[in-house]
Parts: sequence; C-alpha cells; structure tokens
Amino acid sequence: MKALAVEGVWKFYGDYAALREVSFDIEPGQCVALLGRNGAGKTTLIRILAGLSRPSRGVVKVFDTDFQNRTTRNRIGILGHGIAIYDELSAYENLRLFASLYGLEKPDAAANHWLERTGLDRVKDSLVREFSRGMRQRLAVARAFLHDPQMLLLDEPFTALDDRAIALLQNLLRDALKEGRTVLMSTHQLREALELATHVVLINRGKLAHRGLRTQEMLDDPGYLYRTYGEA
Ligand SMILES: Nc1ncnc2c1ncn2[C@@H]1O[C@H](COP(=O)(O)OP(=O)(O)OP(=O)(O)O)[C@@H](O)[C@H]1O
Repeated sequence: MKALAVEGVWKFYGDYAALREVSFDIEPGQCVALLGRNGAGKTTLIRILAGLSRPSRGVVKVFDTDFQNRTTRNRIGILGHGIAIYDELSAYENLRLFASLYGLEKPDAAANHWLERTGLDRVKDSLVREFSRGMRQRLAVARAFLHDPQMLLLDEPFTALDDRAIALLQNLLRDALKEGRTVLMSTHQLREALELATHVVLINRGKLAHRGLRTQEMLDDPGYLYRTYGEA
C-alpha cells in the first residue's frame, strides 16, 4: 500500500499551468520535504493532496483509495492557509469543536492533550483573536494532530514559530514518524525540514525536478539541492 500516489497531475488556473504532469508516490512512514521556490506550486499541490482542490488532470490516491472519500480524509491532518481556526473562540473551544466534527469519542481529552503538547495549555481559554502569529501556528499544529491522523500534510509548518516552537514541532513530528505516520511538508526552512526528512521532492515551476532520498550532502549544504536540480 502506498500512503500517497500522485499520477500525472496538472492544475490550471485559467491558461496558467501551476502543476505540470507531476507524478510521485510516498510509502507509509516516510517523511517528505516538498521544496521549491516561491510560486513553484507547493501550496497548489498540498491543497490537492488534502482534497481541498481538484486536479485539472491526473489522479491522487491516499492509502490506495480515492482521496475524496470521507474516511480517507479523516486519516489526514492538514496545516496550511485557509484551514479554519475561529478567532472568536478560545484555543480550547476551537479544538473541542474540531474534535467533535471528527467524531472523536473523547473530544475534551483530545483538545486538552494537544493544548498541552503544543504548549498552549496556559492560554487555552484566551480568544484566538488575541493570539500572536506564533501562538496561532501552534494551534494550527494542534489542529492538524488532533484526530490522530495517519498522514500529516503541512504547508510551511515552521512559519512564524520561534526557535523553541520549531524544536517542539520537530519533536512532535519525530514522534509521529516513530509511530509510523507519514509526513509531507512544504517549507522554505530547508535545514529544519531536511533534519527530519527521509525523502525530498523538488518542484520547479510546476514540474517535478527531483525526487529521492534525503542525502547527507543536502543536510550539510541545503543550497546543493537547488544548484543541482533547480532552475535549468
Ligand atoms: N487561485 C489561484 N488563481 C490563479 N493563480 C494561482 C492561484 N493560486 C496559485 N496561483 C499561481 O500558481 C502558481 C503556484 O502557486 P503556489 O501557491 O502553489 O506556489 P508555492 O510553491 O506554494 O509558492 P509560495 O512558496 O510562494 O507559497 C503561482 O504562480 C501562483 O501565482
């Protein structure tokens, strides 16, 4: 079983092809860093993988099934732009709400567990409206992990996090990988992502430029990837 299979995916915005025949797959338990310059198509791809947008052509399968299927979507945790977090609710109320929507048996316990793990327990009753960007991002992380998903699709998860929060997220992801979960994350923060990644996928102007194991060379010199496989 593949965790994810992307087969010949194109995405057009009007005449503009944001993704051009992208194909790759991910085995369960892999941690993939999705890399590419601004506008390369990373967000577009993650939204399609998460079932938030449809490919213009091509197929995406999650755990060998149609990704639009509700059960499959419940197996995915998403972090990215446009994933709802309600400003007029507290951190706790947000997580409690989503835990109920996911049909969790113990929504209170799940909400409290992830507030604690993301370091938000002390501000759990404050309205999200009053949160800094970093606190919001922690809450977004909590939301992604909340329903115990087998796969995490994370668009720029390290954005707005300070060093402590980055380390915290890296630890959560390490634990998730130890538990056999699959992770795909897009990022500009190459070093933070490459430390965790087992594999890399590099997109260049909508096309797959490289897909393979994360090597020591990449870790020693993240720019190496772009120089070797980047802009022709
Ligand atoms: N809704 C949209 N309508 C039209 N064009 C879009 C839309 N969304 C994205 N694009 C274009 O598609 C291309 C890919 O965008 P995308 O956001 O997927 O890139 P990205 O790699 O995530 O970049 P960034 O790192 O800047 O977020 C860009 O040229 C962008 O301008």
